[in-house]
Amino acid sequence: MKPKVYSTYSVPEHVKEFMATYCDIREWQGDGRITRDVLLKEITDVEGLYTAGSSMVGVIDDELLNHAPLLKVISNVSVGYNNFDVEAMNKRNIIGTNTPYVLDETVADLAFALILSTARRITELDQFVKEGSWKPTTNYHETYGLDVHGTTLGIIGMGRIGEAIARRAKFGFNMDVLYFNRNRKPEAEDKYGAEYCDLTSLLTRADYIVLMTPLTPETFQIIGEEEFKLMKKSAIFINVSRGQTVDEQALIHALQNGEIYGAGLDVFEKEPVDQDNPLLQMSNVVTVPHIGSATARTEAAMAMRAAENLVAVLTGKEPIDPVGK
Ligand SMILES: O=CC(=O)O
Repeated sequence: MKPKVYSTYSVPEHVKEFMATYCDIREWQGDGRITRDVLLKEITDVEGLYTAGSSMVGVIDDELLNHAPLLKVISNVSVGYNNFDVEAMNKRNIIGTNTPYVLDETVADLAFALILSTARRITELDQFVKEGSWKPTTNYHETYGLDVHGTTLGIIGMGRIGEAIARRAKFGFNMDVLYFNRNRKPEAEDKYGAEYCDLTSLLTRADYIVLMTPLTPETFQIIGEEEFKLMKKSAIFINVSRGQTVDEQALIHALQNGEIYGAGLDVFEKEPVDQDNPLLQMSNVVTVPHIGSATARTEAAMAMRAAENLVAVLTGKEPIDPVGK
């Protein structure tokens, strides 16, 4: 009998075909996202869980794992794995996996899309044109934005995605690159002329600040009131990591008080973001719905990589991307 696997979302056909050779897969097929209650019932007989960070399910913790006595592997279709309670998984010898590498360039593209659209006010001015506000009498000063080329970029979290952003900055936009990271990356310094500095120095010197660090207890709200105060009034803040790496109230306050110029946000404290969140009322804030890796090609590659990780464990092999041990 093949091992049973549950997927918290609908698996692309080509991936399902591959998985079906090795396991019996059931998928969440309801409307919207699966809830925790449903997942608690669905995982009682499975050896594999195929999932991605989901605010409706919350963290995969002791309570969930107590309902899944046969579970051997949890394969995340994402690079972030802050939805894993690693201790609870390790206690039970459950292997966790993620999908690094295949999404690096796509996420770096989005970081740059947010930099450019915030600096040049693309979404605001798109609206301006479409609503018919562009008139022969339009004063062009009203449409001015900020230059990106030749400025200074500060990257907080110089992992592979951080490096892909640095490459774009250095070679595409002739920017100076500063970075703050747990450890120094001499090869990034050589390749992109990136300068390692402490957080205070990065925040005071950078024109663009990109937060790209994974969410961990150490990076929870790494950017808050004090940090926004250190930034230039002309600084643009970009978050493509996780909403909880920023104190969102402090971000709102900084924007409302002109402490920074604007923000480009892929992630929020609560997702989907509440419609009455003040960030959604600000014309100098560009928002997208957590789409860092969301291109058809990259999502397909991530889905397959996650399936390979899952099947590896279920067939007694080492997964390509184990995390959290
Ligand atoms: O947010 C997306 C990911 O972690 O892959």
